[in-house]
Amino acid sequence: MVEEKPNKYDQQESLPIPTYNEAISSRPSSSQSFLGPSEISHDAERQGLLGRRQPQHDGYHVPTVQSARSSLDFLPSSGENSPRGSTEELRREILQMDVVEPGADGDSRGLLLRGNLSKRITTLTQSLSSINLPFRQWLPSRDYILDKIPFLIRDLRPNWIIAGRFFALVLVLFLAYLLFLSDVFAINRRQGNGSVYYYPDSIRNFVRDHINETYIREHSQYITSFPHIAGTKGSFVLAEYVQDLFIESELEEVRLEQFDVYLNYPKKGGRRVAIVDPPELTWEAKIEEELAYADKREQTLVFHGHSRSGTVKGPLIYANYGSKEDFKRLEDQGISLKGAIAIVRYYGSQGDRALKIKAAELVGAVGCIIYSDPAEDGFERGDPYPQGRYMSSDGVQRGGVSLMSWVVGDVLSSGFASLPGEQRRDSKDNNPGLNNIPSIPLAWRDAQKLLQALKGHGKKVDDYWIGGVPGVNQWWTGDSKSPIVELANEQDEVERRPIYNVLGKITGVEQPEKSIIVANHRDAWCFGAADPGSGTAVLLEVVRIFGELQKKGWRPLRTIEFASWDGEEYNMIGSTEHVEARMDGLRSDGFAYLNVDVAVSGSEFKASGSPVLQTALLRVLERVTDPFANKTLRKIWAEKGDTLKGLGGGSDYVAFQDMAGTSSLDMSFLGNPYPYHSCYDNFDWMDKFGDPGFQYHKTMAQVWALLILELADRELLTFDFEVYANAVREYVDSLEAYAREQGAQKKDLDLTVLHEAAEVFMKNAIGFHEWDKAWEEAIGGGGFESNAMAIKRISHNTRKANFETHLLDIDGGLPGREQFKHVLFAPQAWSGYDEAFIPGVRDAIDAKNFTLAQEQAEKVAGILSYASRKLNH
Ligand SMILES: CC(=O)N[C@@H](CC(=O)O)C(=O)N[C@@H](CCC(=O)O)C(=O)O
Repeated sequence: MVEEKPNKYDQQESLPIPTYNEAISSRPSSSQSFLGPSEISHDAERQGLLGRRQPQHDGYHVPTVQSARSSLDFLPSSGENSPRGSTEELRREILQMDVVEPGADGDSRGLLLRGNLSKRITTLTQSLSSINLPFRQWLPSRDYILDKIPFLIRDLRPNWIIAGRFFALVLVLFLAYLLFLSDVFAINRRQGNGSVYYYPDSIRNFVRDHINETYIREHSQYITSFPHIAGTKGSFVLAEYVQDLFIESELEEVRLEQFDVYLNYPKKGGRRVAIVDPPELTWEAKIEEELAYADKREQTLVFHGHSRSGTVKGPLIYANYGSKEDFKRLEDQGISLKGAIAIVRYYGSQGDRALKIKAAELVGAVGCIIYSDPAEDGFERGDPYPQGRYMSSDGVQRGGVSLMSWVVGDVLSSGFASLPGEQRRDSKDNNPGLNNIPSIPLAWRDAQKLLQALKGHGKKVDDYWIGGVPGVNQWWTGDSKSPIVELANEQDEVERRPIYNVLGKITGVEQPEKSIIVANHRDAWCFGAADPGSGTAVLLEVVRIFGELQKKGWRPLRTIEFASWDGEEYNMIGSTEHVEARMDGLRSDGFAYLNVDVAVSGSEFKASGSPVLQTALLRVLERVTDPFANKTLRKIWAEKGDTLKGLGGGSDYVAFQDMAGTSSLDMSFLGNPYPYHSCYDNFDWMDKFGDPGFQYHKTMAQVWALLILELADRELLTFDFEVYANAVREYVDSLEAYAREQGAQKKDLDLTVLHEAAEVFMKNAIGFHEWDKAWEEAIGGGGFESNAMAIKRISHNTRKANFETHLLDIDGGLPGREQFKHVLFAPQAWSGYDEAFIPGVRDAIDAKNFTLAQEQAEKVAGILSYASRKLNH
């Protein structure tokens, strides 16, 4: 028997889900009351990374580059130069949409009017029924009054006039009560707050048909015209640009949200990779990329975000992809890494660059170089930029090297928000989120010399260790007698650097407190056309479309929040601090989180997310056509046998899904490798190779916008628990197989409790959706929804969204990485981009601690069973 564990968010849903019969008897239920430092070098300044002195916001200064405001002026916000014509034309088209108002003709007009009247009645009565007087407990109960009436009449006998008046009052109240029950005074919920009712389908068609790729392309052009690393002038200028566009679209409560966080920046003369011994081999790496643009515009220096500062020296040793297994292989060959500088290639069996460095550190290396091998992303795959889409010989992949699967967000404020003025701060020393040895990324042009210098040292490598760097005719591991390499990585480390998220919203009319959060990050390692500019440009177009709708009086049922995060490239800081700052609110009211990071780097639609959102996604993919294949995305998805993948790490959904329990989805059009995190990921690359014509940008905007409508504007929230329960069965099956592979026998680890909990979940999921089916049959096709039914539907929706909050182990978290609270999903501890299902058990299996694995299995089973039962009780 597993222990089921209530949590403090239970109070959100005191209303039991009624049977269908209960629901359609429009009697108000008694349970309706639920409604009721830091030194900054001149070098860094010269690069424009840190802003100027005479600071505003601790270093920020009104930007001197083209201001966001003037940049708006050149945007065709009037739409005049757009192929779709003017904004006026768009407005006319909106006006022509099917507004459900008196004015329709023939029979349908009568129907509409009747529908409107009854719907009007619904809202009023719903509002009435939701009124919960604060002093109610002090009023006499109905039974008490009825009991007292005979005595009151006797006591008041001498004054028949008073008694008559009292009787009349009771009669009037009774009549009013009858009218409430009859739904006569309802009004359409969508017409509350002055909103205008449009047929949801006409809204969907409008949104899909009016995304404008010309606008997206123009945003992309501006966004990529200067580098914009987190905490720098560039990212701030872009924050203003986004903010102005949010305001122009008349989003509500548009604002910048500041956090003061730990960031590092390279010093111009502070980095060095050189062979310093033997003298005949001395050589110095160029390190920097060539200039990406002929106009010699400023571009970001080469470095690793959150890398350790310092200068180290040691013999060079090649360790393939830098996985733990690769270092083990070296050890097995008698090659010690103690005091060595490891050189490893990107990608492969260890996809997470931070963990390559950690693995090197753990075997005693003093520094780590990570280079881009042409076999992975360069000329061996196809023409390099500027002839083709792949990484060039001088192209470098920058990137964060904080340990995102261990600590997320600002590594000096794990578990709390780095709000300005927050006094608490964790230490940089022995910080579980940081590596302790310096590292640097290199282009293969530089790595070539290092790899050549290893010839004759250590052992010839196994075939699968051979990379694609030309001119290295023999690949050797190196050993303690290898040439000595110096790695210098002196940087500016700023403990409280301001970063800015941009926020804005459209308030929903039915459940204004419940939010669908829609976001992308804005900071980039350099110009960032794909990562993340493609997502930012698409977000701005999505905001424009919703702005157009809202200017015409449309309002969603639930609130839509838009956000542009800063600091994603440094351990997803902006989004994580935002979540940490409003954790309770999100756990209660965050319905869904829709993330797009790289919107487009190719043409294959990919999505990962909570299985609860799969049905909503597939419905949308059914409505959107691939721009070139003349097939719906759904058809292509099915033909390729594609599936919704699990959420690991690597983008801004992590804090939402794994800490706040807000069901999340991440989407992208992906393709072959590209100059990821290089200054060659720029507008020219996107325009020529990534997405000529910006058609996939447009398609992503369509998918994103329709998904927002699916979740914010369907009366029944599109959450599918049967799909989820099926997925959980699979997670448990594969965990069982994994446990056995790792040597845990049934006597060591018995996962029966998890199998049982998965079945409890399935049973409850099926029961739960009976209500959706009944509602669809009775009302979904245009039937009349009574007040009581509407209230119960709303409660049903809230119940759906609360499910994942109930899957959080709020007071615990994963042993050893407690920021992660979700019992079903987390990034894999040793493969940060990949997902771990039931991570508490998996981590313990990996540590060969089967006692802990058993405890975790029982805990997860308890939490899952409780959450499943809460669906229906
Ligand atoms: C998986 C991946 O490559 N993620 C991208 C962006 C995306 O396509 O989703 C990414 O670059 N993420 C950053 C996150 C940095 C961090 O956590 O420190 C990365 O460098 O991997």
